[in-house]
Amino acid sequence: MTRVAVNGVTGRMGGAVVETAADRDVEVVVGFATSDVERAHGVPVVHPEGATEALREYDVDVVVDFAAPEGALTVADACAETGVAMVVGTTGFDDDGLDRLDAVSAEVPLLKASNFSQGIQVLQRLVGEAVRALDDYDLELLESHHNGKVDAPSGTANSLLATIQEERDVEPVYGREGHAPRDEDEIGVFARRAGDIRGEHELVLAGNDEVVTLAHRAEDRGVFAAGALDAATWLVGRDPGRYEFGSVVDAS
Ligand SMILES: NC(=O)C1=CN([C@@H]2O[C@H](COP(=O)(O)OP(=O)(O)OC[C@H]3O[C@@H](n4cnc5c(N)ncnc54)[C@H](OP(=O)(O)O)[C@@H]3O)[C@@H](O)[C@H]2O)C=CC1
Ligand SMILES: O=C(O)C1=N[C@H](C(=O)O)C[C@H](O)C1
Repeated sequence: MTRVAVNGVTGRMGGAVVETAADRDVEVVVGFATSDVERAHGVPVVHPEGATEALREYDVDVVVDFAAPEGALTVADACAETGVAMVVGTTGFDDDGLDRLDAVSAEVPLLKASNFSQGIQVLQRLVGEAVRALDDYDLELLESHHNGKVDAPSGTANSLLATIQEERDVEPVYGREGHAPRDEDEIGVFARRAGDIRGEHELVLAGNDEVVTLAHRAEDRGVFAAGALDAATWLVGRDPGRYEFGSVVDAS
């Protein structure tokens, strides 16, 4: 049975991972969070500063991380020190943070994805294809999330934007305002935050008197938790390096 530690165990996704793990051949043996609580969802909670000792003490195979960038990096360093694999779901890293994750992946297997749903993997491919085929259509990217989300645009929107920019040289305009027509080489990027929306992403392609929309809506956090746990069991035992969630989906 794969022994998992959950970083961010007291959070929305932490709870979803523990719940989803209960139906699988994995055991969540410890969790990390900065809150001063002994247990969350029945799992013992350790402060991230104590992660190195805890990974050894609980004989952890893999960390599943849905926390905040600073906490993810602290635990990533602990993984590098102890040789434990890491699945990173946290979004909102700056360039320094991404470099630090790269350094960790020289020591242990590390798989980072901004979205662990299978549908988003397909959407990424469809977006690339549509932007390639409709190469002069206006592009607008929209995402909606719950009111507790702290990073904007979402990690997924940034990944979709990167896919689009591989096909076309578009300049993002975030939350457009003012008095000027759009430029043909810009892409509007919009983030909405309301209620408990689990995660919605949409690309609009408009031109030639027609509109194409490519959209995905997550309906339950269990979708992300399941994908991350799939990634975790897939990752254990692999060589150090960076891995992609697409490989996990392709293998299933
Ligand atoms: N890749 C994907 O598929 C998905 C990614 N996400 C991402 O996962 C992350 C978490 O989302 P969500 O669960 O909604 O957020 P929450 O705010 O609900 O939870 C965040 C968790 O991280 C903990 N945390 C905060 N700071 C630290 C720290 N320094 N060290 C360790 N833990 C810390 C918090 O606990 P405490 O305050 O007690 O420390 C809490 O348990 C976000 O970056 C989000 O974008 C979300 C869904 C899917
Ligand atoms: O914070 C969330 O909830 C989500 N975050 C991820 C992101 O930033 O893309 C993935 C998903 O959309 C939910």
